[in-house]
Amino acid sequence: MPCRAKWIFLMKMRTDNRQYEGEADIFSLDYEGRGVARVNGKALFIEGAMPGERVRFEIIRSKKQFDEARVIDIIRYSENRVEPKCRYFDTCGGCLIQHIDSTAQIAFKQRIMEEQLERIGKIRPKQILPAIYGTPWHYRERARLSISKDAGGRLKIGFKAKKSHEVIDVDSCMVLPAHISEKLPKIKQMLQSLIDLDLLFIEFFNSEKLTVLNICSGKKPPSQKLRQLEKWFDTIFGHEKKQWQIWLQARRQGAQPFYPKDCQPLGYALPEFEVEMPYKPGDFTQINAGLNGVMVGRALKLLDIQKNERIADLFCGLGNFSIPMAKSGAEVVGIEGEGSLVKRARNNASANGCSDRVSFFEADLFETDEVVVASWGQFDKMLLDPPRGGAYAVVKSLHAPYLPVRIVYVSCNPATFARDAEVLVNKGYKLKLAGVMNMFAQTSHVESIGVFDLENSI
Ligand SMILES: C[S@@+](CC[C@H](N)C(=O)[O-])C[C@H]1O[C@@H](n2cnc3c(N)ncnc32)[C@H](O)[C@@H]1O
Ligand code: SF4
Repeated sequence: MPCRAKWIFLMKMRTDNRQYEGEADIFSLDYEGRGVARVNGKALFIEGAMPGERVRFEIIRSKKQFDEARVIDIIRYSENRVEPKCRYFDTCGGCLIQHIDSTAQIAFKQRIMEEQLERIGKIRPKQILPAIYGTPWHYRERARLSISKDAGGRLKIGFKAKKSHEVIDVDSCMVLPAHISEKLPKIKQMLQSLIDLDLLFIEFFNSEKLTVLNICSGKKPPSQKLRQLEKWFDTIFGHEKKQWQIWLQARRQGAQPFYPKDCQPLGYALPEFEVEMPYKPGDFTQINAGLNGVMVGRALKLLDIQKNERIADLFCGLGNFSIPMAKSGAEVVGIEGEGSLVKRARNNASANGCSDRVSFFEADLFETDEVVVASWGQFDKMLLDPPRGGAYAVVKSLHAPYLPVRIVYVSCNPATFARDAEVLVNKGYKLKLAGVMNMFAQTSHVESIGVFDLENSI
């Protein structure tokens, strides 16, 4: 069905119980991938609408500051609207913006970053960096798929529905690597025989030489089920079986390798720095391995590392940035809240022959204060790569004489990035460069990078 006809058909199906209808011009996209409009002075977030379009909408929720709505008809189409490629897009919450052309997605994400910086941080970067992006499909090297049962006891495996906990049962997924997507129906058949083990979720971890399927269940599989699972494995993976491995995980416990035992370890490479990073299922790794290499390269270039500079890598995980920094001649201190990642980072530094230049410590960086900052000593430069909550405690506690001359901030949430940027600017930093990295194509996630230079410390 052509794009326009399909929209009208879908919208007609959704028009029961309308509360209020109107028309609006969409001027922007919000962080949930909804079109943003203003009607009678009030902000309106419209599901399914995109910038440049005029749509007829119906209100689904009305709040004091804003209304939420969905499209019931598109009056003027954007030239950036495309037919969603995945047949589950209308219901699956894994992707929110497949209806927007991949190149336009990047431009919209850049606009979101700039808007948040301006609105929350009251800052404009001096210069916008060209966006980093990779292949828009089959890029997800790590994914967790939920499991539930339908009324007839048949397994459902997939991501959660949009704005709901319902599991959308899928037989393919266009953001997973193709060899994983095509095995989903057979994996589902195999798991159907384990249904009485109270299956919770499955995960995939993909690397160049190995793909791990981790199965998490509420009950421990009895030995007869384990034997059955081994047989299934040989049937499903056939001649590819050297590339696959099953891990098993009990509720609230770590995953353990199950079958076959003798496999290459999971790992990713950063060829520009001659670095190999082994990891295990459950470790934090960047989801888009291809773009990760480009991001690390860009971050290090922006840090402009000079030999023997002392550099902090905060929220360092398994050393994704710290180890390339050490290999580039810096003296690096990596700090991370997850003890298992700190251990992995130390092992990875030894494996890459740079443990004399990098040390790793475990600490809760959300508890950073001025005393903690002083205990770290002076750093020439700093890399921040926090989770969605940002690095507020760290930036708030930085003070002279412990202010690095340059901070490179990698962010997965433009709102906390903007909030923290304002704190840094108030401490005498200038946001010299900022740009987006489309790590999560088809989703509304905005990953950004910013360079802050100390101009006048106060
Ligand atoms: C976006 S990841 C970045 C990891 C690493 N830089 C990388 O590129 O793989 C954020 C990291 O922050 C860590 N983290 C989360 N909360 C933390 C906290 N309160 N204190 C320290 N580290 C924390 C997570 O364990 C995770 O490794
Ligand atoms: S996450 Fe996968 S199944 Fe869901 S909409 Fe995206 S491509 Fe389709």
